[in-house]
Amino acid sequence: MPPTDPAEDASKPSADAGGVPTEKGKAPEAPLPRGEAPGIRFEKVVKRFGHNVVLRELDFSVAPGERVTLIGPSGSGKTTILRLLMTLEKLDDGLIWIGDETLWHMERGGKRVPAGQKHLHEMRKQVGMVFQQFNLFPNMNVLRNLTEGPVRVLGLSKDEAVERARGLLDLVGLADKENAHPTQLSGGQQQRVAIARALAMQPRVLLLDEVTSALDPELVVGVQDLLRDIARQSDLTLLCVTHEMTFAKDISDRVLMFDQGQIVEEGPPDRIFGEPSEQRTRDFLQAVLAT
Ligand SMILES: Nc1ncnc2c1ncn2[C@@H]1O[C@H](COP(=O)(O)OP(=O)(O)OP(=O)(O)O)[C@@H](O)[C@H]1O
Repeated sequence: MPPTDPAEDASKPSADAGGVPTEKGKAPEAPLPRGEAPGIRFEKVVKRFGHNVVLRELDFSVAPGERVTLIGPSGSGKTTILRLLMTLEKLDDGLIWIGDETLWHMERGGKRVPAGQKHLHEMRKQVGMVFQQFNLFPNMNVLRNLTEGPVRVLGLSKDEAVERARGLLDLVGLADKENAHPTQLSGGQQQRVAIARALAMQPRVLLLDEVTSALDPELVVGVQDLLRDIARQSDLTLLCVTHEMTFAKDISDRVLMFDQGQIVEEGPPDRIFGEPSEQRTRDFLQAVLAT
């Protein structure tokens, strides 16, 4: 049985999330990533797995700093959208824009050609993702889980990475767990570490893939509250996939109802959940509420 911790209920980021004064009087780097966030645009994106066409010339966009949630039936391709943005899957056709650059393609001699590793790497640095199954490095302690990426990928010094990691562990209510290994933590604590790890890379786009689906019910609200507060306090562009409609309502500026590879309808959460105009949305919401 994983240990329980008061931090499970301490869902709010600490009051000094914006920066605690150091001994030298210098405010450390604010834990939440700051700076201009790019928008996202899918332009006629096609993704197939064999004969299974998962995305069919999909068009949609997320404005800079906007918080958008994708809802829709299981197997409709929501996770695939996030995985394409994370470069974990390759697209078959179309373009994916992050800001004013295409993710999977680059300009060469006035032509658009498939992206090389360097371009993918640079684009990928802007995007962070929190997964359903946490995906922490099991053989590293919590602090190292947070410092590994910033040191290896971003080139931070160890001291800088540790300072950033500690600020983020404080933010997610796990300041006292930096030496613990993931297996010594509850699911809720592991997901908090995963959130902090994603933020440690200072992404400008944050992807959330059913982040509370693997948690025991009593841990869900704490993690959702934490994410809602992070979303409100940061200026990240957020794309979230969830089956939790209350969370979707809470965290989003806009909700996209997605089915069979296409957007069925979209709008502010109050309208999509209160007065959906499409029958497929009504059926989906009814089915979700019945479970
Ligand atoms: N690596 C893969 N190889 C083959 N098929 C895949 C792969 N990944 C996803 N698929 C298929 O693509 C479709 C879309 O899957 P995806 O996980 O994106 O759906 P989803 O809407 O996120 O579903 P859920 O809500 O259940 O997570 C499904 O039919 C799935 O079986």
